[in-house]
Amino acid sequence: MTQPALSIKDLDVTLGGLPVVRGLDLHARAGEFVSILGPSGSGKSTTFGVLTGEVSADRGDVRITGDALHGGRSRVAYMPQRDALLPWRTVLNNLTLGLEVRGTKRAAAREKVRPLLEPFGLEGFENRYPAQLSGGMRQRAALLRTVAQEQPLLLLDEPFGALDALTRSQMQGWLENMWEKYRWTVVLITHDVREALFLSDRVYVFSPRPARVAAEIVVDFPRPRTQALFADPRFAALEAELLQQLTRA
Ligand SMILES: Nc1ncnc2c1ncn2[C@@H]1O[C@H](COP(=O)(O)OP(=O)(O)OP(=O)(O)O)[C@@H](O)[C@H]1O
Repeated sequence: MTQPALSIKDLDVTLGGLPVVRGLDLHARAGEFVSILGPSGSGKSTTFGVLTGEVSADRGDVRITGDALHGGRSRVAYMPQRDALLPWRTVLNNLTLGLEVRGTKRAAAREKVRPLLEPFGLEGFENRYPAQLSGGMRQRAALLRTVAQEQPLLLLDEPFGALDALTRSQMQGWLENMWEKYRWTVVLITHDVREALFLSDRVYVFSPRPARVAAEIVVDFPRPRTQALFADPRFAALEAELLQQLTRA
């Protein structure tokens, strides 16, 4: 049987004496799009911190494609909530950064990211600086840098949280298309119930701190998904159910 891309079992994390995660179990299968919804401060980013190695767990079994997380090179590619691009580096030099940090020479890293410029809508913008890009383009650049690392697991922490409503909705449609094309294994943190339902195969609802899974919802709308899905009564029903789970949590 194939190993899940991510498996977390019975995870506990304490920060500054505060129980932040308790008995958390979750998984993502290879090629699956999974979202985490939860109240603010519930421990979502802390859970990502364990996966990136920034946060130490008290206990728990965490595996990426079957291998325990310990030391060595990280096997997750992480897109943080904010400040993802370095303002003093050109777009191209930002895009190669993730690979460079992992030890790839800049020239080789450039060869890796170039084919992604067109699908990510960044062709012709390589020599600009982040401040010269629109908000949506900056987020696409941050995502390109993340996926270019070709790791078995992509962690996206509220990638569209700071965007205006129209750009956000365009980016959700674009990401759905890109996921269809590349089938990355994604775990997405979001506060947006509709975003989670539109993009995901499954949604986990976290309890308030300390985080554990309060509900798990399978989202089996056919793909490709378009904005028309928002008008589907089954979408509205699932949205209502998720909101109820969140309120109950
Ligand atoms: N280093 C720390 N020491 C003590 N407490 C911390 C530390 N880091 C985070 N916390 C607390 O842990 C809790 C969980 O934080 P976390 O950032 O994981 O929540 P979150 O669910 O990602 O929140 P948000 O949705 O607002 O981003 C918060 O209450 C936070 O104050």
